[in-house]
Amino acid sequence: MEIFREFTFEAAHRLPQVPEGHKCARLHGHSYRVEVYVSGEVDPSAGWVMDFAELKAAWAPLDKQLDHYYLNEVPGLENPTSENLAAWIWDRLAAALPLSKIVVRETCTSGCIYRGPAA
Ligand SMILES: Nc1nc2c(c(=O)[nH]1)N=C([C@H](O)[C@H](O)COP(=O)(O)OP(=O)(O)OP(=O)(O)O)CN2
Ligand SMILES: [Zn+2]
Repeated sequence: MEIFREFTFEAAHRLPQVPEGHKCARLHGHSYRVEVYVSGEVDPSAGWVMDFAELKAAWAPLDKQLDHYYLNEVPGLENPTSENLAAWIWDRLAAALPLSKIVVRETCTSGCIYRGPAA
């Protein structure tokens, strides 16, 4: 079974690799929404895959690095697209959680889904 928890943070960024004149080369910000999915068997005694609180605890150090920061200055996020941010999050949570999917939403209508590095 798969469970998830949603997190939000506010951050500024610009995209340094876009073509000249692209609006996203300019400094701007987003209210990012991130969904962290984990999968596993339901423990018959507890009745859950894992406590949602474990997802919250694993996310906390990342929030400290992302919330109200200029993402381009965060090590590893020099080109802070949704795709790169999703992979950055995966890389930092994978040791602590049995991840199955990371969803990053930059706006109400745009985002990306990352299911981890190809095997
Ligand atoms: N594949 C990607 N494309 C774009 C990304 C990205 O991370 N991955 N990022 C951006 C910008 O960050 C932009 O701020 C968000 O894009 P967009 O949805 O185009 O923004 P708007 O809400 O302004 O959309 P409009 O429909 O043009 O109003 C761009 N592309
Ligand atoms: Zn943007």
